[in-house]
Amino acid sequence: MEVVLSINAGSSSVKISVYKAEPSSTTPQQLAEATVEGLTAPPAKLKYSRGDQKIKGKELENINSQEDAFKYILSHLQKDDGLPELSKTEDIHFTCHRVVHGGDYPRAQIIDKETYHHIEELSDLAPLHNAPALSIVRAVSEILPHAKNVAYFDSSFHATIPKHICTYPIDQEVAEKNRLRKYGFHGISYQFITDAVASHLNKPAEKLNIIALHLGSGASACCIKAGRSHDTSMGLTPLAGLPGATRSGSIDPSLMFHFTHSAGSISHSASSHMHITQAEEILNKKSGWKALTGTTDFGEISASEKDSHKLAFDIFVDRILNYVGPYFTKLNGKVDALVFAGGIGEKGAKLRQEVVNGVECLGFKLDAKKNEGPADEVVTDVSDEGAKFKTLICQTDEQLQMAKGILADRGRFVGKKG
Ligand SMILES: Nc1ncnc2c1ncn2[C@@H]1O[C@H](COP(=O)(O)OP(=O)(O)O)[C@@H](O)[C@H]1O
Ligand SMILES: CC(=O)OP(=O)(O)O
Ligand SMILES: [Mg+2]
Repeated sequence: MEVVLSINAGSSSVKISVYKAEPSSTTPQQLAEATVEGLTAPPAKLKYSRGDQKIKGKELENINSQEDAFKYILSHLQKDDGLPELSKTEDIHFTCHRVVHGGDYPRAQIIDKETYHHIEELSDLAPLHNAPALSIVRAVSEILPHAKNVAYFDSSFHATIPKHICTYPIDQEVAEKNRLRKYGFHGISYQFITDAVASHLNKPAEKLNIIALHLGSGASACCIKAGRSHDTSMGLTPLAGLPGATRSGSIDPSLMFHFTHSAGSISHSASSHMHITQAEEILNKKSGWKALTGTTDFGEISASEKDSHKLAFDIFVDRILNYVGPYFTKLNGKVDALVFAGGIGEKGAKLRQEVVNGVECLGFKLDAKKNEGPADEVVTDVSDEGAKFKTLICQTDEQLQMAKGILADRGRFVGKKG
C-alpha cells in the first residue's frame, strides 16, 4: 500500500488530503482531509475530517503562515490514532505540492535541486504563492526525508492558450528575453473541473466547452474549448483579472504611479529570494476585499447590508461578467455549461444568482431553490428547467487531482531523486 500526502498551499489556506492506494492502482482512496483556513483573517481555523470524525472551525493560535499551517496539520495527522497509516514518517511515499507559477513547465516535475531553484526564481511572479509552497517543500524534506516530492503547477493547464491570446502587445524582444506572457493559474482546479463536468455530462472531455469560474481567495475565469484552456483571466502573475481577498485584479497600469510616488521602490517585505516592489505589495496584499471592507471573508461581505460590503459585492459581480460574455463569444455560443467552483463559487449562492442574472440574456437561468440548496455532489446542476444553457457547481478538489496524477504517472517519478 502507498500513502500520498497532497498539499495545496493557497494564498489564504493550506489544504492537505491523505490518500492510500494499492501499488499499481490509479485510484486514490481518501483517508483524511485537513484545512487550515483564514491565514489572511486571523485567527486561522482548522477543518478536519476522517471518516465520521469531524472538526469544524477550531481556532488556532500562532498559525500565521502556510509553513506554520503545514506543520500544524502534519502533527495533527500523525497524532490521530485513527490514522495508523501515518504513524511512521517513512510510510509516506509521495508528497504532491501545488505550485502556482511553473513558468514553462508543461507538466508535473519531481522536485530536485534544479526544479527547486527554478520555482524559486519564479517567486517574484507569484508573490503570495511560490515562496510559501517552497517553505513547505523544505519542511517536508526535513520532517519526511523518505517522501518523494512532486510539484504540480497551476500554470501547466494553460500551456494550450493560443499565441495571439497569451502574447502581450509590447516590445517582443523584451517580452521574449524576460518571458513576459500570459501564463494563467488555478490550472489544477480547471483540469479537475473539466474532467468532473465531462463525466457529469457524459461527454468526452475533448469535446467539452465550458466557461469555468474558480472563485476563492484568488479568483479567475477560464474559457475551456474542447477540454483545453483557450483563455484565462490571470496573466503573467495571479494579480491580473478578477479582484480577490487582498488583490486588486486588473486596473489601469498607470494608476499605481498616481497612487504613490514610491511605486517602483523595493517593498519592506521583499527578501533575498523575492524582490517585490511597493506597487506589487499594495496591489497583491493591500487591495481587494480587505481594502474595500476590512474583511477577506466573502461570506460576511455577501451577507452584510453595509455600503462598503455591498460595493465590494457589486464590483465582483461586474468584473466576473466582464469575462462570461466574451468567453461565450469565443466559444461561438457552443457552451456546455457555466461552472462555479472555489470557496466563493461553491458556497456563495447570492453571488451565483447575481452573476447568472447578468447573463440571462445569453440563455442562462438558475433554479432559485436548487441554487440555495446543498451542493454536496462533485457536480450539481442548478439550472432552471427552461434555461438554454446549464449552470453547474463543481466542488473542485486540487488535492485529489494531484493524487490521481501521481498514481497515473508513478513510473516517471519512482527511482528519481527528489
Ligand atoms: N458562505 C460563503 N459565501 C461566500 N463565500 C464564502 C462562504 N464561505 C466561505 N467563503 C469564501 O471562500 C473563500 C475561500 O475559498 P477557497 O477556494 O477555499 O480559498 P483559497 O483560495 O485559499 O484556496 C474565502 O474568501 C471565503 O470568504
Ligand atoms: C492562483 C491563486 O490565486 O490561488 P489561490 O486562489 O489559492 O490563492
Ligand atoms: Mg485555492
